[in-house]
Amino acid sequence: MEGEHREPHQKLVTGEFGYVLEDVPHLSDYIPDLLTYPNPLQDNPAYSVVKQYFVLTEDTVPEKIVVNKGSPRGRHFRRAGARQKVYFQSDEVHACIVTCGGLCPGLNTVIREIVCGLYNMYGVSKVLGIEGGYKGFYSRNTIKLTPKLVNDIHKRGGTIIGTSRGGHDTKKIVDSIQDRGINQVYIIGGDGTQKGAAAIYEEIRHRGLKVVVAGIPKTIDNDIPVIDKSFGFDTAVEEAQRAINAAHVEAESMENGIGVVKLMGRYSGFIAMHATLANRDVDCCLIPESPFYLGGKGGLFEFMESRLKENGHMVIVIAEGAGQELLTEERNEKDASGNKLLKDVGLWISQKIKDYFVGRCKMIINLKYIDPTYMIRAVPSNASDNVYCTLLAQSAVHGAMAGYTGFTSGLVNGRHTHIPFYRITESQNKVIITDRMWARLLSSTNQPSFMSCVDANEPKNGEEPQTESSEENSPS
Ligand SMILES: Nc1ncnc2c1ncn2[C@@H]1O[C@H](COP(=O)(O)OP(=O)(O)OP(=O)(O)O)[C@@H](O)[C@H]1O
Ligand SMILES: O=P(O)(O)OC[C@H]1O[C@](O)(CO)[C@@H](O)[C@@H]1O
Ligand SMILES: [Mg+2]
Repeated sequence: MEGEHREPHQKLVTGEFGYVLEDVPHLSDYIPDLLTYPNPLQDNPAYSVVKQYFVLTEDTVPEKIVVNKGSPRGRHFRRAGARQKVYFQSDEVHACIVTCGGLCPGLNTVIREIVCGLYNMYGVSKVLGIEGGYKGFYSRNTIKLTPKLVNDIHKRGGTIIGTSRGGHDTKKIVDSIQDRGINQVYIIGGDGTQKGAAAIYEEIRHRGLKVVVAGIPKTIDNDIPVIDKSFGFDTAVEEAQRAINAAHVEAESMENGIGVVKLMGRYSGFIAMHATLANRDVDCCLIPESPFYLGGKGGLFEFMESRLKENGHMVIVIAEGAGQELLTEERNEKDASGNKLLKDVGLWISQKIKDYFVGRCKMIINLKYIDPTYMIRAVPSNASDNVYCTLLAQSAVHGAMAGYTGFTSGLVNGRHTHIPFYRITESQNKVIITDRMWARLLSSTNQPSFMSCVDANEPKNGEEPQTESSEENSPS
């Protein structure tokens, strides 16, 4: 990742009773005397009949909606939506779209709806697809995107313009944007991508260019903070049901059948948690946020023994990032973006279960391990994700046409908003294991919470816990 580091430009507006607006930048913040134009939507027969179609400039959305009598009004984000005035004429716009990071259901829908939104709502006819992620700006071709070309792409998984990890070079990317005469950049991707988008925005601002940078958050892991949930997440949870159901069918058909399903979730176990809660055939769900141990009192094996005795079969769902600290095998490799490559916890836990029950307890077990991770990621988005993607894309287009820049479009408390990049990139959304949702999961599976003090002394391979406790090392 090349390029000079720049501090983000923060725009905080305060009001009465503790009101704070975390505003997003606008082209007029650094380019004086920009011309404005009436929004072409006011003559669009579909929209002109809506009583109050345009969003008021003052409209904002609270970050927290559960308040009590004495609460201050708190943080707010700018409401997304079409504005009365726009900062681009239709024939002046030259937009581009890039997708970066891993795949996620709905990428094609977002691409489709940016293209169709620009063409059909704003009369724009120059939209380029940058091939193969960030590095495509300076090393690959572009594709001219038209409503005809993107017409049915939402029915397909993946991204028609390709994606990649690594290769972010801020200066080269902005040079390419400048050379091509691009003035609206739509960037779809996860936390890494949004950090890259923030760097591109800062460089564009530094050069004083009339170019907006709009992000659309993408993460199948649902690990982006602030927003209600990420697109594709519902689809992933739904698709995971097929794997869990298969694991359950296999498990209940055999003597001491055990189905193990690995789902995605590097640092956040949302897919595993929601897929488990939705399914109800899962006996144990293991996620990165909740450390677990195998042997000893309160451990996984003890629980498995009792479940097998009770039901004759069981299903375990494990998120890919769970229990990484227990695996002895060293893997210090990183992907092209610098993300740590994880060890295969699904294979590891399957082997440990076999070693314990067959090797040590001399029990007959029938374990089936299912790894549907990439199958879940590669499917097209479901109906509700398609609608969500459409609104996210349209919000980004309205924001860009209105001259806002350096923002990510996101759903906050059910309302579409523009969020400054730094809020999206400064932290990660994680399952809070002391929160109600995880409690609901624990009560639905009746699995151990693994909060006992024994786990504090768990040795690396997780099998032979010591008896004395040590609060200092407690993982909880
Ligand atoms: N700190 C950063 N600054 C600039 N660019 C970055 C930064 N981190 C990542 N990138 C770039 O963003 C792109 C995507 O990053 P990454 O592979 O981490 O995926 P992601 O957007 O986080 O999505 P996923 O949820 O799939 O991990 C890559 O091209 C990478 O080079
Ligand atoms: O193998 P890849 O494509 O690098 O992606 C794997 C990672 O991407 C994610 O799906 C996030 O996009 C993680 O859940 C997973 O660890
Ligand atoms: Mg990431």
